[in-house]
Amino acid sequence: MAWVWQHKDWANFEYDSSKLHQYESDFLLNAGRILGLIQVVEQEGLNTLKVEILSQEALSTSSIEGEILDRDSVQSSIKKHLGLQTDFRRVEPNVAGIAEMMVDLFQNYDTELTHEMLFEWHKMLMNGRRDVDNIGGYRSHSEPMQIISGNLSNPRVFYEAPPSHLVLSEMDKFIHWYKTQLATNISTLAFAGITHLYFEMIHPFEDGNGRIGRALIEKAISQRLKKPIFMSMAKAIENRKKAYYEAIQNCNHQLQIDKYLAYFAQTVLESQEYTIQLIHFILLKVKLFNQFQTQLNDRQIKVLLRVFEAGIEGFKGGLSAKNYQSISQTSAATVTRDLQELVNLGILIKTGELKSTRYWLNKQLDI
Ligand SMILES: Nc1ncnc2c1ncn2[C@@H]1O[C@H](COP(=O)(O)OP(=O)(O)OP(=O)(O)O)[C@@H](O)[C@H]1O
Repeated sequence: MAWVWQHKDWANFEYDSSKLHQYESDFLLNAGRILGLIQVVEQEGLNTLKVEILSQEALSTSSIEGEILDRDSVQSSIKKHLGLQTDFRRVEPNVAGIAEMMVDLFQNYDTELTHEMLFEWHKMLMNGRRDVDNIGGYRSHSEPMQIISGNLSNPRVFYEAPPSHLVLSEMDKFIHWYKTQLATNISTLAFAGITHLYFEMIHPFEDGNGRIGRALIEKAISQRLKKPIFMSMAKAIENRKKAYYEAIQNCNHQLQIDKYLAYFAQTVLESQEYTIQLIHFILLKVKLFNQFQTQLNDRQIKVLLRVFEAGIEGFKGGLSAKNYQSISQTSAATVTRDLQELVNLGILIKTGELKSTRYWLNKQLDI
């Protein structure tokens, strides 16, 4: 069966725009909610939000293909590129690269899409890589560019992208399509969704196509809304990875993409939900310290800051008395008293008993 790029109507993707109407209005509503929430976050909270979202995106977009990065190093590198105070730790080249790309995506979202811009991202992403021939350029190898299943004993070719000698002309057409569509009234979800799919179908680089293609989703949405968006698309994709691969795979041979766009729209909405939760989480931190600062001792403040640092999902398995003791370096009796006070104030919620007792941040705290 022919690949989609061999189709005579390539790359006129077909879809029923009426199926996107409801998604599009929910999307715009959420985008408005997010902007509204951001207005009430003070400068420090806004910096925290940027660091959180961009770090999470760097971690998730890398982990989608199994590259697990160290969260603290990613955060430190993101802070450095945002010009914020850092702990000056040394970070691995791949971490520095993805952090630089995420910050560039966010800060320079409105830069025109060009080959050179994509090459710059590729250079950032491939920072320190010795196994890639063409860094900062499209692939030129003569072997076919294939997406193969991870099963080494029984490999299966899911997709074969256009041969390398066609990549430049395909990318010319892709960039032209992007610029033309940006100026039309195509729905934002269709525009961003097709941008990602179209790019993945060309697969122009030797490596990094997934990560650059996901960054393009956020660029497309930001350019369309004329604002850098706070969203966690890679995080949402990572949560349902199988659905992501299936949705793309469904388009390997055909130009009809209704199914893919429905998947894409749902995932954008999920990513917005996550962003809204994250903003509430950051607002909770600011309000909690404003309200309780004078009632908390230094140990409690230290532990709570550590809990907030662990992010919205918190400590894996909840905070234990042992965690509290190792962070605050105090006696067991003091730990018990401190924790009980935090529960009494409504800041922490206690679950379990004896050795399985755990403490969780009360996200519903009414302040
Ligand atoms: N069947 C498919 N056809 C076309 N593209 C696909 C298909 N399945 C997955 N993809 C895309 O290809 C990406 C992998 O390509 P590549 O390995 O070049 O990118 P990467 O950025 O190095 O990987 P990554 O997502 O591997 O970190 C996936 O993340 C996904 O976006």
